[in-house]
Amino acid sequence: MALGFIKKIFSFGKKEVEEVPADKPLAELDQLSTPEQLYEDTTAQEALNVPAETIPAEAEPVVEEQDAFEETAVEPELLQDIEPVVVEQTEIISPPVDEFIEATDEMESPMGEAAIEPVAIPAPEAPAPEVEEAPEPIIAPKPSKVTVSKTVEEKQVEVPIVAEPAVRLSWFERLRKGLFRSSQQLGDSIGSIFTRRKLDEDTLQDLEDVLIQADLGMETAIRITGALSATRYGKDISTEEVRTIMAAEIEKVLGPVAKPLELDLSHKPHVILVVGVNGTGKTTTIGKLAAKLTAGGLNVMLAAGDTFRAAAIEQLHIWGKRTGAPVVSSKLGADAAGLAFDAWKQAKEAGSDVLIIDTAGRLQNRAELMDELAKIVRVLGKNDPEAPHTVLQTLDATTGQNALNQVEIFKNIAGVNGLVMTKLDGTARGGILVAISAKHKLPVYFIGVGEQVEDLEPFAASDFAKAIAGVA
Ligand SMILES: Nc1nc2c(ncn2[C@@H]2O[C@H](COP(=O)(O)OP(=O)(O)OP(=O)(O)O)[C@@H](O)[C@H]2O)c(=O)[nH]1
Repeated sequence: MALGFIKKIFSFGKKEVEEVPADKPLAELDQLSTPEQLYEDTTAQEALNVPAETIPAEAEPVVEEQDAFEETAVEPELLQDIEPVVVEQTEIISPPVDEFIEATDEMESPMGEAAIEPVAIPAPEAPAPEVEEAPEPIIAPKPSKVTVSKTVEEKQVEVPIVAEPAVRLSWFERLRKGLFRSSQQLGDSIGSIFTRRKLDEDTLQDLEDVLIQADLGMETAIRITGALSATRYGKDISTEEVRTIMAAEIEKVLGPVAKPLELDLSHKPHVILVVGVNGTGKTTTIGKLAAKLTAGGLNVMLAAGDTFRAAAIEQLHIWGKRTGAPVVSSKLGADAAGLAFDAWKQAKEAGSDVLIIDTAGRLQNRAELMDELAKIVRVLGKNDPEAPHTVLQTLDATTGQNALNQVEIFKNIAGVNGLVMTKLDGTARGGILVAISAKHKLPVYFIGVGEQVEDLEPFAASDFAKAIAGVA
């Protein structure tokens, strides 16, 4: 209902956007999205067990003026001093993407890879970040709150977003397809337990083990075996019956966290800070989300707060062009908190409804990087005491159990108040979302089941529970 509401309210508030040839940005994005190219520097993810001390301390990009953003020191005069130097859009985009990737690969990153000084892109002297395309302010009256749940394919989009596949699957079909490996593995294991066996202590114990191995978590495993035991103990039971009860119990766990993202537009801009470990899908999710919001008629501004990687800045610019959202960015290595502060001012001046801020990926066990994230949150609060209003954490479903710990730490440091689980397509570990929901009880706003713009959907507990349990 809220989707239609957005559509109605904002259908006449759309801004004109520069037409972007569909093939070029897509080709560029595809290049950027190739893991071997783009995420070489983020393979540090796999090094979750690598002690921080093995990573050279000098790998940190140094911004001399950083201290100006400490808790009590953010005064307007000081901020003038630390405003990040602008990199014009053309200077970021004009070199071929390959060069960016090369530069990024060679550049010393906060994760400790081999490094060069971040001088590949010259910094012009302009004093403040600039917005590529200032949006026309929306003149229509707006509600103070909107609920974001519109699917991209439901509305008219003026900017070509993706080439339409030959056959369009429904959302549920895509979800089922995405979770096929998770549900198949679970189904096979359940099938092997319940072939010609009554429900007894042994089968219950075997089932509990299978559910835990499927990353569903101890709490949910006990819940499912308890429900089965309560009604079917000592009786023959089919795999289908087990799956049905499992789906029902999983839905009970997921129901309370499956909430739509609500934007409080009495804050202008409503600030969404996107955080998470490297490569979990922050930038991609921002692009997908921006597409939904702009399609709903909201004025969205993006901020390239991942100031460590040229490719990340470039990737956000491409999403900005595809979605018609202006992008605020600065030079490589600039202070991310300063960039966030300036982006808020730009969004305020432009009358943006929503400001979505990208951040550099960081491992949750890198204390100094987590401190930097806390600083971004603090600095945003200088502009608007309630900002950031939404702190979204992206979680990579393929990570498995480590995601539980990631949420714990990001929640404590950055005040995460909503989750997006990405890469549920093709993983056998989709069950982790159930364990996270049971433990952290944070709203899960969206799930990602692919790299395309339409592959982000509001999280629906029933659909997810059925898909993972393999129930039709
Ligand atoms: N299969 C699949 N791939 C995804 C999904 N979401 C993101 N990706 C891919 O995951 C990779 C990393 O995505 P990014 O959005 O760049 O991740 P990030 O968190 O911004 O990365 P860093 O800036 O390095 O921290 C890209 O290749 C994306 O296309 C998803 O839901 N499914």
